[in-house]
Amino acid sequence: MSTLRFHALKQIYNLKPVLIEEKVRRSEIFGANVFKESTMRQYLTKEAYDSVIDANVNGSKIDRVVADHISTGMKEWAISKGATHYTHWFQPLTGATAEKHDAFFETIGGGLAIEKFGGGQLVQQEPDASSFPNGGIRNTFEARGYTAWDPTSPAFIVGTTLCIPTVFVSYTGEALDFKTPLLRALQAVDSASVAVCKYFDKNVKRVNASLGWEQEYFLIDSGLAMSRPDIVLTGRTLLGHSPAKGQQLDDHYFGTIPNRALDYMRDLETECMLLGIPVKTRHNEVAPNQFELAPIYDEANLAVDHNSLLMDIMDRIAERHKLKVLFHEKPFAGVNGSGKHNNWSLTTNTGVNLLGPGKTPMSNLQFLTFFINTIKAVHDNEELLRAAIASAGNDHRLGANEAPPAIISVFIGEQLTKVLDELENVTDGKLSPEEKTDLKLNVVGKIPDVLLDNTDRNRTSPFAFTGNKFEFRAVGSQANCANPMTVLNAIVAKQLIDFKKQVDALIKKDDMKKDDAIFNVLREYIKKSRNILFEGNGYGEEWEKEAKKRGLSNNKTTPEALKVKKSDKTVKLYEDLKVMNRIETIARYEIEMDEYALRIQIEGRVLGDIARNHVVPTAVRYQNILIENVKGLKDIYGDDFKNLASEQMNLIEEISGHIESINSNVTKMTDERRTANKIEDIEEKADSYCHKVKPYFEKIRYNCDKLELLVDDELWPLTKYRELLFTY
Ligand SMILES: NC(=O)CC[C@H](N)C(=O)O
Repeated sequence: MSTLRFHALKQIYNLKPVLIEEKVRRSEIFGANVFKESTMRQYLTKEAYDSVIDANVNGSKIDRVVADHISTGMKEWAISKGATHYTHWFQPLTGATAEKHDAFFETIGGGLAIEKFGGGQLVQQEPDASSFPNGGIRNTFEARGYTAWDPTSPAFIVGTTLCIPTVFVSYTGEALDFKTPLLRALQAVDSASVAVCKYFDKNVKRVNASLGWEQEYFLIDSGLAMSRPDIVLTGRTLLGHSPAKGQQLDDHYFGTIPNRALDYMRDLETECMLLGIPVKTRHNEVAPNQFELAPIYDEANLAVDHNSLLMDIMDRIAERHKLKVLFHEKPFAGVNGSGKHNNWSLTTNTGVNLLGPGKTPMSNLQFLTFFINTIKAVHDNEELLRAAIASAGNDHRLGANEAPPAIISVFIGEQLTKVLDELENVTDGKLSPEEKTDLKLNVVGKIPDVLLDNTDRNRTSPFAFTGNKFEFRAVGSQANCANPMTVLNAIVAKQLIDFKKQVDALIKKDDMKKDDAIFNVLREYIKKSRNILFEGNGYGEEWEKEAKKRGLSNNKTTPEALKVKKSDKTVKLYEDLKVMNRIETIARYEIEMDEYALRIQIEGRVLGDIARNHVVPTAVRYQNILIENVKGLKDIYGDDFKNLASEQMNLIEEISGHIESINSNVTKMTDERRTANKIEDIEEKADSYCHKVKPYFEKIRYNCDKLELLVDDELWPLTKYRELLFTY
């Protein structure tokens, strides 16, 4: 009998639920472990407090002496909450968060010790973080990289460690993390948006990008997960026959949350509350054992930090419940994968959502300005946006099961399409007073009503307008949101800068009124961006053909999709906006290509191992049982055995056929892997892994899955889909 699988299954029956008691209201504990404004007031001098707030709001620098005061206050607060250590908390390009703890404890001679945390330690650190991906920016012999405090994201305590959100940069100043380019892109979209807002409201001083992510995930019993080497090492199942029942009945979606999952969620949400992550919704997703959680949206940098922190916390809390969280975009073939839809908008310091229609024609024109500029930005940069969501995992998800395809398009719904149709027909040049009145009353003025009725949804759309924000649905569940958010905010920033220039030129040169100029530029944008608008079924072959005609990219694999990241256009975009210099841009491209090759390499190795060392020996064992049976029948029945043993003999042959296919395909895959490993050029290597190695995965899987159906269940070593997906 296959011990690990059955042992794991048996353990589940003996599980005791983890008791979750929520004694106080969530609003009371919200942010209790965060060095938030009210806490700062308590622990900081007025000067120190003002300085953090000013850094937060206006991006001003914090004086070194003031930093000393801040660190002292922060330390006192942290120690009062039981903290013994502090760490700079950052997001290197591995995709995971990084931390290196230091004790507050310090000796001062004479056998004495104190707790110490100086301003220097708060502001900057030099961790020996030489092993993180850097795309050749740093050589290990001069491995110095440093972390620098990001005062726009508050410090927090996890367990007994004070965590200080930081950026991670090389000694020469190049970004080595996700946060640095994000902060720069947010800065770019802020100043570009403020400049455009001035057409409508002179009081706007700041525009924040906001982000509300929706985290999908699978929750699997940890014993069962551990019994599968593929889940342990790659985060997904590389083989496994589909169960008789999957998601056909749609009975999991929005169903009653299973008790064990609910206990986990409540435990997790409590921790989120303490950490100031404003989680709000939870539900069963479409696939069995698939769930989703989403917070109230927040300023984008903070929301990105919260998501990274959440993923870490989710893993930790899951251990307590003997569960394993699968963040992979497609952990199970044949059922829905997981996304992390990024809901994005822009909000002014005066409290106006720039992607929400307003109450007056003028505020609606402002809405349309940002709405159409965003569409134009996506149109001009669709390939880069596709690259922003590219990963080995997401390749499996895109194009099916309510995930968008690899072709980027924008969905705006029927009503707004009509509005754009009307705007496309405005007069070229100055508008007559009648036309303007008509536009204001009947087109721009009608928008709020239009949107109230706009309940359209399109689950196959990668980038959909949903009433007061855009939902970037293509983002994968494992992704760090900083990547797509950097791209989106950067391209919109660039677009708004161009828009401002064009409008100003019309006002100046053609002596147009401001709103005439805006209408004129928007009209041209609508004409130019038509190709990106798509309302239909994103899965159909027709759309692929149509998209090709429209000149839209359809980069189905990660290596194809990533190539645009090193194009001159991308390099220039980032350089112009000061989001990344050429070195940083190219380094990232190489890191992602390399990561892709490594992930496929690992999957290939694991699959080869499972197929040869788990599946084939089990099949042989079962075949031997059959052979014994046939021999026995022959002993008893003599020549008549053939009739009685015909099924067994067929099975024996069938098993041999599958074993033969598996062995020959594993051998071929291993040879291709060896060839790929010798390739120096990272682009060629990734291509080789994608087109030469990966195609064997399906072939090997096919025969293994067939064997799963033939071999005695008692012998099968790998926990089956029905057990992984339906056991709680
Ligand atoms: N109901 C949904 O929105 C499903 C989304 C889907 N799981 C995805 O991959 O994006």
